[in-house]
Amino acid sequence: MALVAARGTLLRAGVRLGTEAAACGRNGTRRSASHRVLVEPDAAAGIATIKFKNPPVNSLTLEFLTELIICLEKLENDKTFRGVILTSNSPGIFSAGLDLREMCGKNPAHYAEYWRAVQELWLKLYVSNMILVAAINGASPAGGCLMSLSCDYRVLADNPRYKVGLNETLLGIVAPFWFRDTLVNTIGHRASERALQLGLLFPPAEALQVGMVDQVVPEDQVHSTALSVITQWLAIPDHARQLTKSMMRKATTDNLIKQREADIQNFVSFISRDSIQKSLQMYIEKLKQKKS
Ligand SMILES: CCCCCCCCC/C=C/C(=O)SCCNC(=O)CCNC(=O)[C@H](O)C(C)(C)COP(=O)(O)OP(=O)(O)OC[C@H]1O[C@@H](n2cnc3c(N)ncnc32)[C@H](O)[C@@H]1OP(=O)(O)O
Repeated sequence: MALVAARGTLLRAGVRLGTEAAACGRNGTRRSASHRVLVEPDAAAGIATIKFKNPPVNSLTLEFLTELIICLEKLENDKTFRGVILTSNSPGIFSAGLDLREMCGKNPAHYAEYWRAVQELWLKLYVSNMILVAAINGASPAGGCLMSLSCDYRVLADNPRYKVGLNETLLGIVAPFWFRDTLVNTIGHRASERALQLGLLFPPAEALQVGMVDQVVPEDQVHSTALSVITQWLAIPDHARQLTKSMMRKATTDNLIKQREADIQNFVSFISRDSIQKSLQMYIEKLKQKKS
């Protein structure tokens, strides 16, 4: 059902599914996905690397989200691949999170479609049967951080500019309960409470200390470290690891699944408020001014 909706979005966006499908093939060569998702499959190792390619900042536009969802679903259904590395094709920025323009000046139907896609990506990532490792090679605020928190392991490049965290309050918005739960499951309640209220963005050493990431390594070793982590995890029998992952995470996803429509309605009414629209516009303006 969700995949059908996602395909609908892609087709409306004029994306050719044939090209995208080829991108997720098991051929060992590098293929370019339809536009925004590059997949480098290593069928012999059973590992695929997904590279975000949605310039300038890999923000999660509806089209990018949709391509990611379809790509993950294809990999999930292709038993060749047991592990996936998520990384950015543009070192310096892993992902700027949700695309602010998708949440500004649009109509309720658009907000609802957008939020359903955000939910879908999280659900696909959080309870994936595959081993997911985030190779965080750039800044990763808010939704970008959520993607990495939804993986099984996080490796962050040691660069003080590469901050990670759920900074929603700094934008005058609120991280939804399932963002919160994902963070709590990773770093615990007290650290999450502080991080969420203050909208903290952690530089590498602090991110490691608080448990937002599992390892900090020199920038040129992020991918190789992610690969060696996946290789260790691949040594565990899949069925046992998958059932354990599901046991740890299912209650969290069930919580969203059972109130998915209400969560969409909450998002639409929250984001449509004049005060929230103003806050977001001011934030976008601030990003622009930073440049000049
Ligand atoms: C009850 C239920 C309640 C539900 C309540 C609702 C819950 C919503 C949850 C929200 C989750 C989110 O992810 S909200 C998104 C939070 N994201 C952020 O705060 C990141 C903001 N961005 C940054 O900090 C920086 O851009 C950063 C990523 C570090 C890169 O810095 P750089 O200096 O390299 O680049 P910049 O010059 O800043 O940016 C380049 C261009 O990209 C644009 N840009 C940057 N981030 C962007 C973004 N997220 N979306 C769109 N566009 C973005 C800039 O405006 C520039 O546009 P031009 O000037 O046109 O070139």
